[in-house]
Order: sequence, then C-alpha cells, then structure tokens
Amino acid sequence: MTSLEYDVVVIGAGPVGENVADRVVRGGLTAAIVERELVGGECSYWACMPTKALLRSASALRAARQLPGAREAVTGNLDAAAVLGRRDSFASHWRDDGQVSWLESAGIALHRGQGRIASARVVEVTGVDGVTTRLTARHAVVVATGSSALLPDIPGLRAAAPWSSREAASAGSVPRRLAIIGGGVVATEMATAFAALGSSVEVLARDGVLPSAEPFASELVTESLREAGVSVRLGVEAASVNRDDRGIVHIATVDGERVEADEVLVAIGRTPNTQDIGLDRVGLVPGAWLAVDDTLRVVGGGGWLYAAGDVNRRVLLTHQGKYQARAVGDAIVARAKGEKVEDGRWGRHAATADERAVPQVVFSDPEIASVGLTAAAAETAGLRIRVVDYDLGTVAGASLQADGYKGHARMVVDEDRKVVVGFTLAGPDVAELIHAATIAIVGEVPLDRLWHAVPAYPTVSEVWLRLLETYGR
Ligand SMILES: Cc1cc2nc3c(=O)[nH]c(=O)nc-3n(C[C@H](O)[C@H](O)[C@H](O)COP(=O)(O)OP(=O)(O)OC[C@H]3O[C@@H](n4cnc5c(N)ncnc54)[C@H](O)[C@@H]3O)c2cc1C
Ligand SMILES: NC(=O)c1ccc[n+]([C@@H]2O[C@H](COP(=O)([O-])OP(=O)(O)OC[C@H]3O[C@@H](n4cnc5c(N)ncnc54)[C@H](O)[C@@H]3O)[C@@H](O)[C@H]2O)c1
Repeated sequence: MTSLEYDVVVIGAGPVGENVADRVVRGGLTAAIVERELVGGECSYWACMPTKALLRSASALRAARQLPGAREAVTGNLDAAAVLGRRDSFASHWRDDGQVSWLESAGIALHRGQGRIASARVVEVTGVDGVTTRLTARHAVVVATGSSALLPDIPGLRAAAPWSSREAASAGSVPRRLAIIGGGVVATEMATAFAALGSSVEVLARDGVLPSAEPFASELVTESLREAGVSVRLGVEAASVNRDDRGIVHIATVDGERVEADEVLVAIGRTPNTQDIGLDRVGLVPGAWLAVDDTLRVVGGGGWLYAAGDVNRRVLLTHQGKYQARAVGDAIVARAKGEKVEDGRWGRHAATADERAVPQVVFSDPEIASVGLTAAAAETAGLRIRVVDYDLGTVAGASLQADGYKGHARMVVDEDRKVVVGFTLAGPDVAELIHAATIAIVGEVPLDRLWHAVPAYPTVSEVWLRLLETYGR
C-alpha cells in the first residue's frame, strides 16, 4: 500500500472541502483532498448551479411579461430544450476537468476514491481499481462529505425508482406529469421550474410549503404556484407508491386520495454522508451527523478531527459551508503554528454567523430572501421582539420594476437591544437585496444608526426607510 503524508487531509471535494484545502495551503500547510465522484460536489453538478439554471429563464420571461412594451415583444413559450441545454453547461456537462485544474493551480493534491478514516489522523483511500492509498495527516483530518437526499419509508417508493434532487436537477427531458413529495426548498424550487418547463405538477406538502419561512412567504409562494397551475395539496401525506407496467407512478395518500404521475420527486430533507467513512474506527457513530464546536472540531473526535459543511448539520447551504471552511482552515493553520485561536463570539476562527445570521434565497416565484430569525424563531429563542411589516409593492422602486409588483417585507427587531435580528423579503428579484440585511444583523447596527443609511431613490431598497418609518423614531 502506498503511504503519503500531508499536513491536512480533507475527505470530500465539494465546495466546502475545496475551500478548507485552499485555506490551509494559503496558510502555508500541505493538503490532500479525497473525492469519490466529481470534484465540485453536489452544488456544482446536482444542486445549486443546475437548479438555478433551470429556474432563471422562466424568471426572466415572467419579468418581461410584467412590463408593457417588453410583454409585446415576448410572444412564444419557454424553450425547454434550450433551458436544459443551458443547465447542462452550468453543470459543466458533469465533467470536473475545470475544478481539477483549479485544485492543481491551488497546490492541493487530489486522491480519487472512497475515503475512510482508518485510525487517528489516518485516512485510507480506495480507488475504483480497488487500490488503497494510506494518507497520514500531521495536523488534521476534515470531513466535508456533505449529504444525500433522504428517502422516507413509504411502501413501494424505492421500487418505483423515484427522482431525488439529483435526477430533477439533471433531468434530460421534462416529464408530462411530475408529483413531488415534500414542501421544502427543493420541492418549491423544482415545482416552480418544472411547471414553467411545461410539466403538470402536483405537490404533496405534508407540513405545508416552506414551513420554516415567515408565513406570508409561504402563502405568497403557494398562491403563485397555484396560479401557475400547480396542484398544491397541503397537509397531505403519501401512504404508498407504485409504478405500473406502463411506467406510470400511482401514489395513494393517507386520506385515501390518488395521484398519478410520470415521475415522482422525493424532497423531504437530507441524510449525512457518514455511513462508510470509518467513524466507527475512532469511536464515532456511522451514519450520524457530526456534532462540532464553533471552530468546527468534532465533539469526541480527539482534537484532530473536524467536520464542515452539510455533514455537521449546522446549516445546509453552500455559502455558509464555505464560511465554515474559511474558519476551520484558518483555525487548523493557527493551531499548527502554535498561534492563538480566536474562538470567541465573532472571532476569526469561530463560525458565529451560523447561529443567528444565515442568509438564504429560495428561487421560487416570488423569490424569498431571508436572513436571521423569523418572528416565530425569535420568540422561541426568548427574545422580546417587535415585528415590522411593509407591502413591498407600494415602494416606488418596486412599482417601476414590474407592473402589479406583489411582495412583502418583514423586519424583526430585538426590542431590548434595538437591533434587527431577522429580515425576510418576498417578491420578484429580491435576492440581491438581502445582503444589506445580513450586514445590519452581523454588524448589530442600532436602529438609530440605520436611519443614516439612506437607500437610493427609486430603488426597491427604499423598503428599509419605509420599515424604519413604520417602526417609528
Ligand atoms: C437541489 C438542491 C439545490 C440547492 N441549492 C442551493 C442553493 O441555491 N444555494 C445554496 O447555498 N445551497 C444550495 N443547496 C445546498 C448545497 O448544495 C449544499 O449545502 C452544499 O453542496 C454542501 O457542500 P458540501 O461541500 O458540504 O457537500 P457536497 O456538495 O455534498 O460535497 C461533498 C463531496 O464529498 C464527496 N464524498 C462523500 N463521501 C466521500 C468519501 N467517503 N470519500 C470521498 N469523497 C466523498 C461527495 O462525492 C461530494 O463530492 C442545494 C441543495 C440541493 C439538494
Ligand atoms: N435555494 C437554496 O438555498 C436551496 C435550494 C434547495 C435546497 N437547499 C438546501 O438543501 C436542503 C434540502 O432541501 P429539502 O427541500 O430536501 O429539505 P427541507 O428541509 O428544506 O424541506 C423538507 C420538507 O419535507 C418535509 N418532510 C419531512 N419529512 C417528510 C415526509 N416523510 N413526508 C412528507 N414531507 C416531509 C419537511 O416538513 C420539510 O418541509 C435544505 O436544507 C436547503 O436549505 C437550498
């Protein structure tokens, strides 16, 4: 068996693993990364990028249709083949040459194969040819193996060959009828995309649509999906699934209803990729999410084992995983060099924002952009809050953006500290507005000072002024 030594070994070359390795190399250490599929991970080939490419053309078409003059110039329907073609290019045609060259240019060694922890600081990589290489880490092993789609135990479901988010994101054609089990982010975005591409879509949303978002956001998205012809069944649960000889999928619901479709997408959350990575060799539980401290060190992991990204379940989003990667990479370098680790709140090596300042955009129609706590989450956290609402459609910039602009904004204020702790925007093209709220929350900018942050006229950002005026000075 070949044996090699590096300062740091990272298992998983998704966006998070890549960034951890880059950070430690920039800090002067050596790093190897282990990948069993494509360098770039879920995000590049089956998640963020291809799904947003599936959604973007429809969103541009909707925007044009909301404007007199532009509307008249747009006469046909969405060209599904062209959309799928553009999606293919955003998934780099499921080839990772580009990302591999980047690894080379960054000075990161790539080992292809399944990585498994063999003992403390030792990772064995088994390639497709069955050959195993032993990698020893002088300082740290970082697990960045991500997550996979969770399949519920519904009788007949597995045999019916359901789509997971992977098959939806990489679909080669548009099914005539698509049933979706789940009502979260994947379900909502894929219902929006496939309805626009021409599928007849039926959503079985047991717990509602976007149940963890502000209720107004869920309502606006549900209403708009229905306007787009999607059948959204709230509170409905699948009891059994069967694909017949003709390939048609039949779903029976718990309350006795029946749904027929050509494909069924299951989107009910994720499970960690920790089943076969050797956790049992170091006293941890295979298949479990990896609990970490604020510097992403695995609890019970001997001090040399770290976990970043989806696999630690803190936040299942690319940008937040990359934020963790910067913190963990720098913490490993600091510890290796005997430098001080700044692990206090908002310290350089602590992923503090994971707790209270996570931005997310759901690319539905309308877009939902949020950061921090919803009103319900703030109350659960025991904060004394005031909720400030504003009709986004009445802001001058929004009414210029699109005729009949429909949207809503909510600011959640911590009354004891007089700072913003949550912000949600629902409306066309609100995605780019959320970073201002992220800065206000992370910076804990007092409301008194926010009055001096003047939004340009006539932009949609003027909603900030309207929210402050509604709150009062
Ligand atoms: C449909 C969908 C859309 C999404 N859209 C967005 C979005 O718009 N914005 C956003 O921020 N987030 C989005 N996400 C979430 C985002 O994809 C994840 O948060 C992100 O990919 C996590 O990155 P990661 O590096 O932790 O894991 P992954 O991207 O899952 O990468 C992990 C890598 O590790 C490899 N691996 C696993 N086990 C081993 C092993 N034992 N040995 C070797 N290699 C291994 C895998 O092959 C994979 O390449 C979306 C998710 C889904 C499902
Ligand atoms: N634009 C984005 O940022 C984006 C897009 C897609 C996915 N993602 C991330 O990927 C992750 C996975 O997305 P997801 O939509 O699979 O998960 P999710 O957690 O967003 O939603 C899953 C939904 O399924 C429901 N559910 C759970 N078990 C069920 C069951 N047995 N039957 C029916 N419904 C059930 C839940 O109540 C929840 O509403 C999320 O954490 C999300 O943040 C992000």
